[in-house]
Parts: sequence; C-alpha cells; structure tokens
Amino acid sequence: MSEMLKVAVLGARGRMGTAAVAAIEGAPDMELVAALGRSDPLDTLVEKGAQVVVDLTVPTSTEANVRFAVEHGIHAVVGTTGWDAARLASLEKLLAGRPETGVLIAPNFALGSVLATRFAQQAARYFDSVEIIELHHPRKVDAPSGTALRTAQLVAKARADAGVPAAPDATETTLVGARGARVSGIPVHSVRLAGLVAHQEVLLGSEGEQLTIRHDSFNHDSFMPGVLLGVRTVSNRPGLTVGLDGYLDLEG
Ligand SMILES: NC(=O)c1ccc[n+]([C@@H]2O[C@H](COP(=O)([O-])OP(=O)(O)OC[C@H]3O[C@@H](n4cnc5c(N)ncnc54)[C@H](O)[C@@H]3O)[C@@H](O)[C@H]2O)c1
Ligand SMILES: O=C(O)C1=N[C@H](C(=O)O)CCC1
Repeated sequence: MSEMLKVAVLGARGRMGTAAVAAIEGAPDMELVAALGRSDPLDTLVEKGAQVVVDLTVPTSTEANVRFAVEHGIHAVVGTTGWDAARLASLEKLLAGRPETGVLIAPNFALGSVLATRFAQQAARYFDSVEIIELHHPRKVDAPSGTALRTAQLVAKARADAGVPAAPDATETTLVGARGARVSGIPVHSVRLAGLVAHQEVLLGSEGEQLTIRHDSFNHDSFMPGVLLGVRTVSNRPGLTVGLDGYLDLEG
C-alpha cells in the first residue's frame, strides 16, 4: 500500500478550514497531521512532517505562511485571497531557489467556477460589452472577490488578444462607485448579502442579445473536491501554478 500524504491546514477553524479538515480526514490517501489557527506556531508544520500545507487564512497572513512552507520544502495549496502581481512575482523568485517545491494559488476551488471563468474567457471576444457581478456572504473580508479579479483579468486579456476594447462605456457617473470598480478595464460589482455563500455572474452583451454565465456555490463542501485535487497534484507540479484550471484538462 502506498504511504499516506501528510497534510496540514492553516486557518483550520475558519469556514473553509473546517470543511477542509473534514475533507482531508475523510480522504483515504491523506493523513491530517496539523490543524492550525491564528496563534499556533508555523514550526508545527515541520515538527509534524507536513508534506503539503493548505492555506485558508486571511489576505494579511497568507504570504508569510506560504513563504515559510516553501522555505521548508513543504508544498502549498492556497485558497486565500490577496495574491496580487507583486506577491506572485516575489513568490516566483523564492520558488526559483526551491525548484522541487510546488505552490497552487487557486482563487476558486469549485469546479463549476473554474469552468465558468473558462467559458467567460472563450466568450469574451464575441460581445460588445462585458461586466462582472460577484455576490458573497457579508462576513467576507475582501472586495472584489479573488475569483472576480482573476475572471476580469482573463476576460480582459482575451479581448485584448482579439483586438476588442475592454468595455466601451460613455456613461458620465454622478456618484463615485456607481459603475463598480474597473479591473483591467472590466467593470466589477460586489454584492454582500446575508444568506449568500459565493456566486458570480459574467454578463456579456451585444445588440439584441445577452449571455449570462453564472456560477453558485451553495455551501463550502462545493470547494472540497478542488482542494483535494490540489493536495494530490501539487507535489508533481513544481513551481507556481495560478488557478485550478492549471491542474485540469480543459482542452477539447
Ligand atoms: N479558493 C476558494 O475556493 C475559496 C473559497 C472560499 C473562501 N476562500 C478564501 O479563503 C480565505 C478564508 O475564507 P473563510 O471564509 O474560511 O474565512 P474565515 O474568516 O472563516 O477563516 C479564516 C481563518 O483563518 C484564521 N487565521 C488568520 N490568520 C491565520 C494564521 N496566520 N494562521 C492560521 N490561521 C489564521 C482565522 O482565525 C480564521 O479562523 C479567504 O481569503 C477567502 O476569500 C477561497
Ligand atoms: O467566501 C469567500 O470568501 C470566497 N472567496 C473566494 C474569492 O474571493 O473569490 C472564492 C469564493 C468564496
């Protein structure tokens, strides 16, 4: 029988962390060796022999956590938001000195969300206008969501590659924020509403028609197959991967 994969969770008592601990404990090929909260020392990861760490903490903690893991040769699967271009570049530099270590930064672990973003990328060039609405629970600490940021960046790139303007708009706003925030030129609108979990709509419009690409996560279990896929794959993908689509075969 092959050996169990030793996995640790950071942010283990949060919404995502609680679900991840249960998913890892239920996985026949994994052993949960540490479930750490905000005040637990990161040295525990080394003491417990973690091979993969799953970071589900907060944007202010995640970078230090991942750098610690990489410096100690521990692969990292990261769901936490806050990984801007500067942080990613700095992490890539660190990984260059640890070429055997893998890090997955996944803005969204839900398979349907990954597919919705891919479909939006594919559709982006064919419509005059595109806007994104992301809708989440009110305890979410950041806006816009990491998923919306990534979707907007990929949609904008697809449009730029095809020579299509990001989002033509001649509106003169009389109130700051009325047209949402611009991410790579794409308008992004954030809704925070009691009762919601994690939802996103990409609206694409042309004269006389609209395509809406919508994804809904109704609970945190929806993210767990993606977390487990990340944990099982990360050691075979050295270096930095951004987006779970990097671990999926979405061509064809
Ligand atoms: N990638 C995805 O699919 C996905 C899905 C849901 C949420 N998220 C993201 O994951 C993150 C966590 O979301 P949540 O809803 O579980 O938040 P949460 O507030 O419920 O949980 C975060 C937990 O992290 C703990 N924490 C903070 N700093 C820590 C540290 N240094 N070490 C260990 N624990 C620490 C907090 O005490 C808290 O228990 C957010 O950035 C969120 O946007 C990603
Ligand atoms: O609940 C959250 O917080 C979520 N965060 C991620 C994001 O910001 O995109 C993924 C969806 C849920």
